[in-house]
Amino acid sequence: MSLVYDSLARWSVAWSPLQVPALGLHVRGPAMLASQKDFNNAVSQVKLLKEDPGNEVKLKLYALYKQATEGPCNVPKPGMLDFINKTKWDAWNALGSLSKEAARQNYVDLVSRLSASSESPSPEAPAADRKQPESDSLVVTSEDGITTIRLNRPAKKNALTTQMYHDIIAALQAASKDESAITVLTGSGDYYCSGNDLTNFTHLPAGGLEEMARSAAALLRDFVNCFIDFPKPLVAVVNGPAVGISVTILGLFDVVYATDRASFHTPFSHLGQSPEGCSSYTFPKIMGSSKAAEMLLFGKKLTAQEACAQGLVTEVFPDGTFQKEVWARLKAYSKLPPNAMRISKQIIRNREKEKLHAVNAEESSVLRERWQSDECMNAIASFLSRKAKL
Ligand SMILES: CCCC/C=C/CC(=O)SCCNC(=O)CCNC(=O)[C@H](O)C(C)(C)COP(=O)(O)OP(=O)(O)OC[C@H]1O[C@@H](n2cnc3c(N)ncnc32)[C@H](O)[C@@H]1OP(=O)(O)O
Repeated sequence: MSLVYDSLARWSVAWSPLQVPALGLHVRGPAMLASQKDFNNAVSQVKLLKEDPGNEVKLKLYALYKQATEGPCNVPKPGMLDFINKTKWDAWNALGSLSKEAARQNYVDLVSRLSASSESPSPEAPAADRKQPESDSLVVTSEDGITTIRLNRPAKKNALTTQMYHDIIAALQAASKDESAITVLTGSGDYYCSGNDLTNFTHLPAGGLEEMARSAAALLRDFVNCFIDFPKPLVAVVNGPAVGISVTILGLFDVVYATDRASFHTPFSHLGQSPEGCSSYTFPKIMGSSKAAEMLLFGKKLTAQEACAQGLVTEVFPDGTFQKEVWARLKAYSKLPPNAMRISKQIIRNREKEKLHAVNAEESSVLRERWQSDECMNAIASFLSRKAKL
């Protein structure tokens, strides 16, 4: 095995994806997908990375580059003993029929995440030194091998402000590098989370509605990408009702524990919006297409027991003993060997990642349009004028 890894390291210097000549590409696809210019910039940016991203990531960059420039792999498979070329071929071939546009987008996303993490000042932020969120609406703690990210806006049912999305992204990035074994997302007070703060839509920038929708879609994509890529066991401790995006991203968690007081509600049609958090892909996979449609098209609210029966929730606990039982269990799990848990998660999740990134890009692109629609504007205006509640 080490022969393959050593050879790959040398291969990446000797024949990096960057040295494959760029082909003139025809740019098409929805506005949200990366343009040829974005792709070329990302290709140049890779050369400026301060840290070696490692063989696994280099292989992924190679595969995405080939898919983006040449399309699906249709060259003959190298022989068994040609380790290096066979490994490269396998990586490219694993992308299947992913479109050139989606591969280009995934390449751009990956490079942007690599650039961001190579710029982060401290690779291992212990809990005490962790950069704290910008506002009190998010509280991040690390104890007993568990990093807990707590939504802390109980008076507003933990609705997510724009600042909170940014703070959660930063908290997940820090948690992915800290010493904890498990990361938990939970809420303060009687709600888990009432979804996107609808007043986010009232802060119109100078560019108006169009600019607001563009930047919200970019933020949504970055936010969901962090959940797709999170490398350690990620657990949702659902302490009360959950709405909107706090429900849809549950499909990206490894385990979901819920109090029997919780409910799960995705009222997208009521709001003139459409699904996000990769739920258009994960929900049908988890619960079957017709149950998913009832939730995502008709906004059917599930009880905790129903969500558990449909596979969205792992286990439901009586509210009176919820916190005690769940935390005792998580403390025991956090003592398991962390590397084994990471590697097992990788095996379970990795083959889905490219697909999830493509779904996330598409959902964000569709929502960008929805947020500018009359249906959506009217629904939000109605909530803000207190005419409508879920
Ligand atoms: C950039 C990424 C964008 C990602 C997009 C995601 C899409 C979604 O998440 S869609 C889901 C959006 N959420 C909602 O539609 C929920 C709206 N809230 C309600 O319907 C109700 O507040 C409730 C059913 C959640 C709770 O009702 P309840 O009677 O128990 O409490 P309230 O008095 O209504 O709420 C207390 C307080 O909190 C404010 N609030 C609650 N949720 C939100 C919210 N999502 N956005 C803004 N504000 C919210 C509510 O207005 C009250 O505030 P005041 O005390 O100041 O009146």
